[in-house]
Amino acid sequence: MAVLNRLLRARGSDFSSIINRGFSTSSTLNSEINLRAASSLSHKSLPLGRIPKDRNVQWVFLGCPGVGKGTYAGRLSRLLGVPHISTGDLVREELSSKGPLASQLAEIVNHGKLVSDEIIIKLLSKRLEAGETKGESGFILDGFPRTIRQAEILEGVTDIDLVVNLKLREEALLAKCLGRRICSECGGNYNVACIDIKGENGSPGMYMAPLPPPPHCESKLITRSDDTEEVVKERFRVYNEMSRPVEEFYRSREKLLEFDLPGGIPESWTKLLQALNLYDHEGKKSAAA
Ligand SMILES: Nc1ncnc2c1ncn2[C@@H]1O[C@H](COP(=O)(O)OP(=O)(O)O)[C@@H](O)[C@H]1O
Repeated sequence: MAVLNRLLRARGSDFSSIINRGFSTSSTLNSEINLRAASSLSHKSLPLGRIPKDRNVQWVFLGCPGVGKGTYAGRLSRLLGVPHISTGDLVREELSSKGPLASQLAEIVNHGKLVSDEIIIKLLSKRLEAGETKGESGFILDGFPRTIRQAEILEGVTDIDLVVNLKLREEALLAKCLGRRICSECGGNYNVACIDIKGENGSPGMYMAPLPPPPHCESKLITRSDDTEEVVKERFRVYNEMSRPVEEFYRSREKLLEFDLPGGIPESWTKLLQALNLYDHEGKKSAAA
């Protein structure tokens, strides 16, 4: 209770305004406490791309469906030793658990819509709390925040050092979503699409090789139920409407690193490490990828 009161005082009017916009008091408070517990308290933000010396990174990955947030956030989390927390994965875990939220979530996700801020924050808080008991610190968030309200809540409870905005041409995005395959046993992500866009009228071409599964996953591949053409197009529309403004939210706070993926994983990973000033870091920990 003492923590709760301190938090209320610290958050002042900003906190009240979130509640006034319709959040249930108790769930917002729980979320705030859990998010704050999972981060180091009141650190100053760092210049873009700088790794903090005294704590683990607190980064966010933004980008359209299929851009590769999970792939690159996952690689960076192994490299930097921080948890990769994907709200999409949390939603899918909840769906497969067949818990009380499952049928409500299936209806939303399979139509390409966003889950309510309140449910997402509840799932995220639960995940952060579990991580905290295991001694986790720092994070790379993937798929959160996806609305301005989520970004405001996150900003109210902790400092985000850096927001990486991954970008890829829409024709490649659609092909990547439709080609995505997941191993139903180990959860590994693969892609059967071979993207070969020819350069035209001065715009460069792009080649992305398929990412085949290892032989032991081949017979267990499944397709996400929301990776059909109709649903993917709806997810793009929802991204543009609800999540594009989150890019501006962080741009105006000078936290946004725009990153245009130049091609497939080998090329893009190297360039991303360079953009993040992590190229040398990876040399020392090449096992991470
Ligand atoms: N932060 C969030 N807010 C609301 N809904 C979310 C959020 N994160 C994930 N979801 C739900 O989970 C689905 C899958 O998310 P994700 O795996 O991140 O997919 P995508 O490939 O569209 O980026 C989304 O379409 C949405 O329904």
